[in-house]
Amino acid sequence: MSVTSVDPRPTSAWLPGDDPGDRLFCQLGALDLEGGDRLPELQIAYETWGRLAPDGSNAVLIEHALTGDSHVVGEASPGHPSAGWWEGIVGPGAPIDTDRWFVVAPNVLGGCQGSTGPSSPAPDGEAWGGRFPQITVRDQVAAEVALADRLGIDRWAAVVGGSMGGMRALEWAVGHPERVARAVVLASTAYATAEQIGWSAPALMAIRTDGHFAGGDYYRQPVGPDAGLTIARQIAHVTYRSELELHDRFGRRPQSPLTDQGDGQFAIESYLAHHGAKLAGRFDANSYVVLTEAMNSHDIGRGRGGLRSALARFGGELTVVAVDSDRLYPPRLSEEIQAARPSTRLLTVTSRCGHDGFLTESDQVGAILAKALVPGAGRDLRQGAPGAV
Ligand SMILES: CC(=O)SCCNC(=O)CCNC(=O)[C@H](O)C(C)(C)COP(=O)(O)OP(=O)(O)OC[C@H]1O[C@@H](n2cnc3c(N)ncnc32)[C@H](O)[C@@H]1OP(=O)(O)O
Ligand SMILES: N[C@@H](CCO)C(=O)O
Repeated sequence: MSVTSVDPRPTSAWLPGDDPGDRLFCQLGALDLEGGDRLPELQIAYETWGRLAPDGSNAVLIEHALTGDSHVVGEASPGHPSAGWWEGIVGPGAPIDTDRWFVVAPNVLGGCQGSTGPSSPAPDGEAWGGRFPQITVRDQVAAEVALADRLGIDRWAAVVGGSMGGMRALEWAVGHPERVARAVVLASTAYATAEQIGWSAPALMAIRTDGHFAGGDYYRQPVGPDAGLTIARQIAHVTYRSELELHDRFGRRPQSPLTDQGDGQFAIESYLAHHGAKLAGRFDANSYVVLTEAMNSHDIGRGRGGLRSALARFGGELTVVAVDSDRLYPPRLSEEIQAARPSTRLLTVTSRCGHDGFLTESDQVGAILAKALVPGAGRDLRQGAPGAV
């Protein structure tokens, strides 16, 4: 897929809450990166819902996962080929009630849905492509700090995110504790594990060895590394679901009858082919690489004296939410955060869907978020406590 960068609206056109539910673009100047490089011009795309209170006290930041975007909820449209990825979670009367909260959802730095990433123009006017610098989760949060500054939001009432979004939510809490009242981290981790990095290795290899990858400089070619991205997504998608779910749903069932030539396809193969092709049709392979490597860089304890000391920097309310069947970000990683910071609330979502449970179990997730956003509601949120979710 060739990805074209969207022309920003005039920066004078944006105002917090001015265009609810529609994508806005903010030019934020240069960004110095953790690795020593500099992005000369940072653009962040974002959407908002609700109204910012005059004292700025009701702002909630929602952080999307690897292939998500700013479109948390809402219809599909030319700017958003898919409906929102967290339908039912944000809106008037919804768990994150926009009659009360002002919600901001940026597209992550390095992404391909409006924020600066490899498909954006470099200073020479050509897409960054393979020249795009390596970025970290801390860089992604630094970009969002610049956005918050521009929006006039000194402190988030809550920062909420799942998976890669949970990494950013935790990084916000630890890296900018004075600017976060509470954080909700779903299906995530304080650091990328060996297995997470391990699963990403063949996925990245599949993209980089695709003959159309061209070192990342494929935007002028008629065909990009779609095959590599398709394989990468297929590998990843298995890790996003549980072994039992895949067994129950697909078992050994053929998608189509086997012929004498034995060229039939298992249903699970067809399912993965579908998800792989669908991602290749909507996502940029370079962004997939850059974001995966950013996730691999994630370690909130790096340079901060380790996990316990990093978490001690955050004085706000921290809720971590594990999905019981998540094999990619298993519950032990949420438990580790809670053990290192005992005032952390640890909750569990029950799902057969594995890691994707933070997306599919919207009733449970919504109930958790509705309560987690109430100031001081922590006591009621303890697992098993009266009124707990
Ligand atoms: C914050 C973020 O993470 S944003 C990104 C989230 N969105 C995505 O990741 C998009 C990709 N989609 C997904 O990962 C998942 O669909 C989720 C998590 C969004 C939802 O999960 P579920 O509702 O359980 O969907 P499921 O995994 O069953 O997939 C359904 C799709 O598989 C297709 N499918 C199911 N069985 C088969 C099969 N045997 N052969 C081919 N296709 C199949 C369905 O037709 C359906 O297609 P569609 O999505 O194009 O309509
Ligand atoms: N389905 C999620 C999985 C990663 O959390 C995504 O594509 O972003």
